[in-house]
Amino acid sequence: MELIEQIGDIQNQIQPSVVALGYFDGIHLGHQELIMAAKKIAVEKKIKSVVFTFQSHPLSILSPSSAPNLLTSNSKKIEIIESMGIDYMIFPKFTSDIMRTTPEDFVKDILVDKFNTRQVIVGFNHRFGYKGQGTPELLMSLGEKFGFEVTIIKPVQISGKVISSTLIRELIQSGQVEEVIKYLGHHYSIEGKVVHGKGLGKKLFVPTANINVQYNVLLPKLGVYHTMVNYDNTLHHAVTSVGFNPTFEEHPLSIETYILDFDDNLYDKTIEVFFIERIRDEMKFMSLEDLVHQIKTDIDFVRHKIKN
Ligand SMILES: Cc1cc2nc3c(=O)[nH]c(=O)nc-3n(C[C@H](O)[C@H](O)[C@H](O)COP(=O)(O)O)c2cc1C
Ligand SMILES: Nc1ncnc2c1ncn2[C@@H]1O[C@H](COP(=O)(O)OP(=O)(O)OP(=O)(O)O)[C@@H](O)[C@H]1O
Repeated sequence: MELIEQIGDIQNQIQPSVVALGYFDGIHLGHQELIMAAKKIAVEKKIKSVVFTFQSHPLSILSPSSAPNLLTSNSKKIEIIESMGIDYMIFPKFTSDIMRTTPEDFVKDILVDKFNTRQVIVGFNHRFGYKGQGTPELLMSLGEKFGFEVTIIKPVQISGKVISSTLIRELIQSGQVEEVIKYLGHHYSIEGKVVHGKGLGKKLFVPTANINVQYNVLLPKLGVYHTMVNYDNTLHHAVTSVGFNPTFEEHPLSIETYILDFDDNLYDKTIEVFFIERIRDEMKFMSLEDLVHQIKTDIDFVRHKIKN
């Protein structure tokens, strides 16, 4: 896959192509259907497949205070789109210049002139161009004008709900992580480097891997979760606490994982934590013994689940 981060870098027009448009946070099952439709058309018509998305959420420029924390980091997005067999990923920053581009200019100057587009795929509710004035219907009429086909993907629904990045974010933020798999196709995960915590865990006989995540990563509701940790391409059952550890004063927000039956040194290693099920709220304990006792109960809960 060729990754193009600046549209200005495209000197020679891409060969005839089919382009999928969207922000694609999470690359949920609706996004996957849309991207696979582009891939299928590319193979049938022997043209190039292109996914056009942005490095930053449009709201981070339009209305920074309402920009959502994200389900997928940029590196993860690239990895997933590449694994889907796409030829080109166009991945510019969302800038104020792009923001001011009218739908017609976007279509003419970028889709037609740069990508030599023969077909464009969007979802039923896709908006593009200045103030979101571009709709699937407008795209159809621009397609007639400039000579490309348009495919509009119908809403992909599960259990009567239209899948969207917003729906998935709400489930994660309210702790309903076990619901997420049916919309995302896999458990929600966050990835990060293992850093030093306050070192209290070892003293408590529960060593934990604390991870650092990027500032705009969406975190699940504070609490304790049954998780799976991917380390070195191996999955391990684990329990993870996301919270401020209220038993200790002024403890910063931390994401701490105790991996069952594991004692390698993880400092500076990258791990991915998949959230399977929420076990409980975080609690303030009167004594360290009570905290350790509760953590052991959490671990037993997971052991019991694995057995059954
Ligand atoms: C499964 C699990 C559950 C936890 N639950 C709580 C909790 O309910 N309340 C709390 O104050 N800390 C909780 N903690 C956090 C511990 O207090 C924390 O691991 C310990 O303070 C070590 O912190 P450190 O890594 O900063 O040294 C939990 C940790 C784990 C691994
Ligand atoms: N459930 C779905 N079915 C079909 N197409 C979809 C679905 N969800 C999104 N799309 C399409 O995928 C592309 C990317 O959409 P976008 O990134 O806005 O996703 P979204 O899940 O609708 O996000 P948000 O919840 O932030 O609106 C768009 O063309 C959009 O119309």
